[in-house]
Order: sequence, then structure tokens, then C-alpha cells
Amino acid sequence: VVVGVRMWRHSSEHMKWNGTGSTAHFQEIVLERCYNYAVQPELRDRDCQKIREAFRNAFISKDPCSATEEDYHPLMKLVDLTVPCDKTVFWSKTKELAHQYTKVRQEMFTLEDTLLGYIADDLNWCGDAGSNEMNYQSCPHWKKDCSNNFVSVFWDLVSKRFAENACGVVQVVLNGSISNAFDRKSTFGRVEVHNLNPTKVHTLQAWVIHDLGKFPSDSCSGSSINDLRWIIMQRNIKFTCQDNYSSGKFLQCVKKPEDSSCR
Ligand SMILES: Nc1nc2c(c(=O)[nH]1)N1CN2[C@@H]2O[C@H](COP(=O)(O)OP(=O)(O)OC[C@H]3O[C@@H]1[C@H](O)[C@@H]3O)[C@@H](O)[C@H]2O
Repeated sequence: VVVGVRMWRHSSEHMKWNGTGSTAHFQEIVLERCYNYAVQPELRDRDCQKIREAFRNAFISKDPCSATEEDYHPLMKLVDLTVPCDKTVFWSKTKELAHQYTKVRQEMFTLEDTLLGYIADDLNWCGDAGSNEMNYQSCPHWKKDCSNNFVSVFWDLVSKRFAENACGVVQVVLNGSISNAFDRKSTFGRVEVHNLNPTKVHTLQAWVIHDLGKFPSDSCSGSSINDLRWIIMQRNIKFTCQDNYSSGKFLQCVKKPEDSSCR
């Protein structure tokens, strides 16, 4: 009975938040994804154990509404978010299409195609100040509880670093099937656009892609894209835009650019 009561009291110690709890088996998933990523075999054992520990230590035993970028600095020191010039792909409201793109064009990289983005994608994590356990019951919701939670701060930080490291011609896949393909409040609009380095990035190429069989709701001449064009040109970066693509045609043309219907 004592063990039962202690266990019960222990699990009820966690705060009740409005967001879903930490992903089950979080630590094992982080380690396994690290091993799966194309890390050089001789490095991966040492590095993956360290990455798992540094990731956990960033948030465990801390108030989950007190996250800061500094909490992640030991983890950021272990990974590199740099990709080759002309190979960076940002996205906004087009996650699946952007990943289909980089699956077809393996030399292109979304944040998800870097080690840290690949490890963290679709996971949720938080702890509690009064415990060294993860909270699997609930975690802060970025709107209903607090924006400085560990997941939101993580994605803003890695998105910022990913944008800072970009060079040459960078691309962004935007959703032409919603009214505002570009949204200043999105991570792309709030973080990545403002962290591109104009001395390294000379052009931002936007793709405004609409869903197959639907009329486009936004286009390169729409007000939201004109807003993006203005912001980018203010930053002394060239802006180009393509909008006569449905998602199917976009994937077909990135696979075979020489196809006559793709010019
Ligand atoms: N699993 C990933 N999540 C996120 C990435 C990312 O690369 N991977 N993010 C952000 N992000 C999280 O996704 C939603 C918003 O998406 P959504 O509203 O669809 O688009 P965002 O522009 O906010 O964010 C996409 C943009 O930021 C990076 C990625 O490099 C793209 O260029 C919000 O919770 C962000 O914190």
C-alpha cells in the first residue's frame, strides 16, 4: 500500500497544463533518431548519448513556463545547423509539401533535414520545477498557458540559427490555398525572415503553391506576398516568386525541371 500511495502522490505532483503531455519514451526516441540520422558511426555513440543528456538537462526540473534560449546552449554546442549554400528550404503552413520536396530533391534541406530538427520533429516535452521527471500528463499550451515554454522557445531558437546560417539563394514554400500565404506572426515571418544575413543570402525565392483541384486564394501579386517582398527588399535581399504551380505540378517540376510544362 505504501508503495502505491507514494507512486500515486508522486504522479499527482505534476502541474495540470492545457497542452498535451511529453511524448512517451521521449528519451529513447531522441537517442534512436540520433542513431538513425546519417551521423558518422564513430561519432554517433559518444555524440548521441551527449545530445540526449543535453536535451533533457535543458528543461528537466525547471518551471516549464520559464524557458530561455540559454537553457538550450549546451545542446546547441553539440549540433551544427549549417547546410550548403543555395540548399536551404523554409516553409510556412506547408510542412508536408516542403518535406516531399526535400525527399525528391535530397540535396535540399528543411530544418527537419538537419540532425536537431529531425530529432525533435513532432515531439513534445516538459518537466516541473519540483521533480526530476518529465510531465507526461500535460505541458503548457503556447497560447492558453505561456509562450515561453520549452517547445516554442526550442523551435524559435533552432529556426533562428537555421536562418542565420543560410547562404546564397534560399527558398520558401508558402500555401497559396489560404488567404494569407505569408503571415508576419508565423515562425517564418517572425523569426526566419529577420535572421537571414544579407551579406550571405542574396535572393529569397518564394513558391506560392495551391492545393490540387482548388482555386488559389493567394498569389505572388497578393497583398501578403507584397508584404513579404517589401520586408525582404528592405533587408537588401532580392525577392523572386513563382505561383503558377499546384502541389502536384510543383513536385513533378522539382523532380524534372526540364519538363516542357515546367518552364
Ligand atoms: N517540427 C517543426 N516545427 C517547426 C519548424 C520546423 O522546422 N519543424 N519551424 C517552426 N516550427 C513550429 O511549427 C509551428 C508553426 O508552423 P507553421 O504555422 O506551418 O509555419 P511557421 O512559419 O510558423 O513555421 C515553419 C518555419 O519555422 C520552422 C521551419 O524551419 C519553417 O521554416 C510552430 O509550432 C513552430 O514552432
